[in-house]
Amino acid sequence: MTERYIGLMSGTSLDGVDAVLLSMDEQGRPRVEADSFLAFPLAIRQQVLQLQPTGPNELDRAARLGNELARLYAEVVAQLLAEQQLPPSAITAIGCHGQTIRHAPHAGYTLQIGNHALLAELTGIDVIGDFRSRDVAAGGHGAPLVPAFHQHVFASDAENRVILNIGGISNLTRLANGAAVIGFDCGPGNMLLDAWCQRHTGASFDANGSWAASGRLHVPLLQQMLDEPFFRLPPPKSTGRDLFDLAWLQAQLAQQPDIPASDVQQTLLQLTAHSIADAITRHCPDTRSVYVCGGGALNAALMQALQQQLPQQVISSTAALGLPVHQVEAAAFAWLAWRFTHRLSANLPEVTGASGLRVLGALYPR
Ligand SMILES: Nc1ncnc2c1ncn2[C@@H]1O[C@H](COP(=O)(O)OP(=O)(O)OP(=O)(O)O)[C@@H](O)[C@H]1O
Ligand SMILES: CC(=O)N[C@H]1[C@@H]2OC[C@@H](O2)[C@@H](O)[C@@H]1O[C@H](C)C(=O)O
Repeated sequence: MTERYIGLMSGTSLDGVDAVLLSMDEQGRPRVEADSFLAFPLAIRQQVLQLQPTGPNELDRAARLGNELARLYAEVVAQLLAEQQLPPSAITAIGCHGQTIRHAPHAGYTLQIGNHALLAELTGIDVIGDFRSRDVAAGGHGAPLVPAFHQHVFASDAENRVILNIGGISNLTRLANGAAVIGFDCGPGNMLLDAWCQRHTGASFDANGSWAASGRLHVPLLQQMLDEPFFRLPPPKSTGRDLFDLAWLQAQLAQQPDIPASDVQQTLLQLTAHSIADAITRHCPDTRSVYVCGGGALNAALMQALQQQLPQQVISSTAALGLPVHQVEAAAFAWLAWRFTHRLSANLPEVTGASGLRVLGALYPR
């Protein structure tokens, strides 16, 4: 019997929550039926950012914010169901990523907040969340998790592929015939670009990279930023706001003379492009086809910079493979919910570094 799942992804960009309605047939073939999006109110974005560093009363703030997030998640689910004229009973389960506020696999934890019990209460649908903790408990990074989904939907006998997600953080998956999947976080995607743009223009992101395009590359700053040790670490590796935040950028800028704000933006754009290109050149040198997803795929200047750094590669988007760029991660969490429901493992130990295959997630029954 075909089952329907809803995937909810609110990622490191803090732009909002993406939702996808995914059907899974008996052969385990996924099909996206619809998607929806709800932007985060500014207050929510600020509260998430304020929880990133340790601070007073953080347990209370995190719990209250978890409730607010659950209400937003319930709203986008209601929106999606109304658009599709489906009752909650048509959905087997929601796969909810939650909002990452800490990612510390080396300390043995990663924390995604969002009150799943409240989400089950508000929607009347089974909720599966906390997908990362079990992989971390098994010695893995708990991230990235989407490479397993990428393998399921994008692997091809005809060509080797890199699937590149450019969200707040960028991460890649290499799918090659007869070889183990490679997957890891490359570094900052849109995160620093968004933060700098917000600070200097008030806009939450630099549409099409046009502000960056008005600036000039500052080579010493770029070289200094590329010296960040994370870029040289071998996989498995993952990162987040815990490392690449505004404080990191300010520490970098403090070592340079005053640089015009638009030049910094251009240099940050080049940092994203160079760090991704380095990762592909180093770890996937023979893979020519690169398919991009995530919001960064919509940044024309960034895509141009990436192509310049990767002249041998053919860069297109996952839309060419049937999944529009904004659907991929939310679809992955719907798929993860399907894996959990059927008690199928969902991590790739070769990617996360876990000691073995694990069923990922925790269930909050409706
Ligand atoms: N037209 C555009 N021009 C430039 N950037 C864009 C455009 N549209 C979206 N973006 C960027 O994409 C971001 C959202 O991307 P996405 O939804 O993939 O992030 P996410 O899901 O939060 O990330 P992650 O993969 O880290 O979990 C925005 O914050 C913005 O930086
Ligand atoms: C800890 C965490 O939330 N990591 C996210 C983040 O956003 C992109 C990148 O960093 C990736 O590692 C991961 O998300 C995707 C969905 C993943 O697990 O594959």
